[in-house]
Amino acid sequence: MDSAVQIRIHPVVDGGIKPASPGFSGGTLVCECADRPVKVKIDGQVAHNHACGCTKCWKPKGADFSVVAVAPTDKVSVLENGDKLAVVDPSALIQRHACKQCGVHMYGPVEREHAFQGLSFVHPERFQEPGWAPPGFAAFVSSIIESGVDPGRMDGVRARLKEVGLEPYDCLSPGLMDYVATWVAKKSGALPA
Ligand SMILES: N[C@@H](CCC(=O)N[C@@H](CSCO)C(=O)NCC(=O)O)C(=O)O
Ligand SMILES: [Zn+2]
Ligand SMILES: [Zn+2]
Repeated sequence: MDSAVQIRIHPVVDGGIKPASPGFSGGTLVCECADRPVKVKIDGQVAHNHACGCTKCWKPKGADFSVVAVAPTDKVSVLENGDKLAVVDPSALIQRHACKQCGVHMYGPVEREHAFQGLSFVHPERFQEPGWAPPGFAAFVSSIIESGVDPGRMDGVRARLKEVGLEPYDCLSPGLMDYVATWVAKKSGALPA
């Protein structure tokens, strides 16, 4: 491969990761529709933003990864055209509400009992306002193969992720995986509540 041809991750990564603005206090997510776009308000900064290689998260055209973060569900409110939203997979942990017209996932609350209950997954690139927290790691990197990426490209993808400062994991980050495991252990009694 021509060394000048960069491996594409996601537009907000490939174009250079912009730092968060200290004063960012939230904003409005907008779908891709020109007519009656869905608008969702997020109060406050997003957390745990990451590139996700899983097959479930929404990716912009041509991207092998999504960029997805969380916000408390009580800080999420649908402002306009919520009638265009439908849950992609009602059986999934993340109840991804997507626009039926353009397909953009606007918010995905975790409602059932789980370490992430009360959080909603959102795609910050859809904010109309700059300043949201950039991705800090790459999750489910091996899962891009499930979407059809040639396994032979994986060394290059992981090298590119490290090059842009996104440590590649094949699940969530160690901190988040420990958080989930701690929640499970406390629920099972393996750890004191
Ligand atoms: N290999 C599978 C992995 C899917 C998966 O487990 N995705 C994670 C991360 S999504 C945001 O980081 C997850 O939490 N899934 C729960 C859900 O999607 O409801 C695949 O690629 O499909
Ligand atoms: Zn739309
Ligand atoms: Zn995902």
